[in-house]
Amino acid sequence: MAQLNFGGVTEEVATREEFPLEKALEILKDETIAIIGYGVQGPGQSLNLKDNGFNVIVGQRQPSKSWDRAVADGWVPGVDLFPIEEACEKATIIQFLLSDAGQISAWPTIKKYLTEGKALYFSHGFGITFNDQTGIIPPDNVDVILVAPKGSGTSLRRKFLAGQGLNSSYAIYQDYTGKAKDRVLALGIGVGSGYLFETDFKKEVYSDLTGERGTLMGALAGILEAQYALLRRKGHSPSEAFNETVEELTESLILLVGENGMDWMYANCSTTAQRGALDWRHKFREAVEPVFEELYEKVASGEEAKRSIDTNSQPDYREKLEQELGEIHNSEMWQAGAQVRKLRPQHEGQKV
Ligand SMILES: NC(=O)C1=CN([C@@H]2O[C@H](COP(=O)(O)OP(=O)(O)OC[C@H]3O[C@@H](n4cnc5c(N)ncnc54)[C@H](O)[C@@H]3O)[C@@H](O)[C@H]2O)C=CC1
Ligand SMILES: CC(=O)[C@](C)(O)C(=O)O
Ligand SMILES: [Mg+2]
Ligand SMILES: [Mg+2]
Repeated sequence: MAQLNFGGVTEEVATREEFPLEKALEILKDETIAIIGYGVQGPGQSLNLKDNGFNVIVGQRQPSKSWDRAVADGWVPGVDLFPIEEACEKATIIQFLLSDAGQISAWPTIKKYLTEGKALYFSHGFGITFNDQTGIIPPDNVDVILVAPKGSGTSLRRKFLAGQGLNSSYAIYQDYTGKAKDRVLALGIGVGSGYLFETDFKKEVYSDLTGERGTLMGALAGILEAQYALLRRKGHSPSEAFNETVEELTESLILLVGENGMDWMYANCSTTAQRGALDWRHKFREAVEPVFEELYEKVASGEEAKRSIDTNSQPDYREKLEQELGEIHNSEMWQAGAQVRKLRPQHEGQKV
């Protein structure tokens, strides 16, 4: 573990330098890792583990679209792709990567295969933290661990293929074997993490639900929609409203933030922009602070978990979500976006 300074606060983290892949492979050389669920994280984590040389199998419902996708990705039925129960039986480490709602109905099945010394791995603190709602209470004689990549499984895989990685948090809820820390860090490195920082199951789920409902997804969509609608109401064209709200952000400014921080992005904009943004950021922060407070409270009370479980446990949850995403997709703003994306200069070569 490395002691590193994060803005004046020292944290103990695992980096790829002092926890190299070879060490991870040695720790897990006698383990069979079963990835249960092949949705978004399942493909990313399982393919990265396989390419990194671990013993990994996939467990998935059959027949299903996800099963077909696993086959298309190179998993071979009867060799390294099995129905869920068979994969759980073969596994010494069960990576529970069904949707958080799906984990509830599959739990009685999974539980049967959690024999002494196995490890149960999550990528979210949801099931354990809200176990009054999920009923997920593991037996005492297994390790219960978590690696939560901070990004989509799609990006986890893409970054891996590009020789990069996403950072992940890790947590240990139960250390039965005395080897939980080695196991969790080795898995974290194996799935393609950048550096790994420690958390616990509750902190992971509170921060994760806040982040995705907040800045990363909910607030992001809301603030973009508000500015686009304002510009349209004031008579600006869709091109102008979309470029000034989204395209400039995703094609230019947010990339500069990612590269070298907020001040770097500001420094690469006009002094006119800097003056205005430095003033207005306070007003925006103050406006959203109460909303963030409300959000965190609803996460901590379990209300957000309840809403997610109630809706995502319905048989038609997928169709309903698709319908709501379709409304966004078909809105003027995002249709304008589709047109704008087609006109990006790098698309010119693809037209012929
Ligand atoms: N989507 C992402 O990139 C991230 C997800 N996570 C966490 O990783 C875990 C997996 O999430 P996703 O990959 O998004 O899951 P997902 O929503 O894509 O679902 C995974 C699989 O579960 C299957 N499934 C759903 N209900 C089922 C049931 N009752 N029985 C059997 N199979 C069922 C689905 O068909 C799908 O193949 C969750 O705990 C999630 O919070 C963490 C970080 C990012
Ligand atoms: C991608 C991720 O980490 C999220 C947004 O928290 C999620 O998909 O649940
Ligand atoms: Mg997350
Ligand atoms: Mg999440």
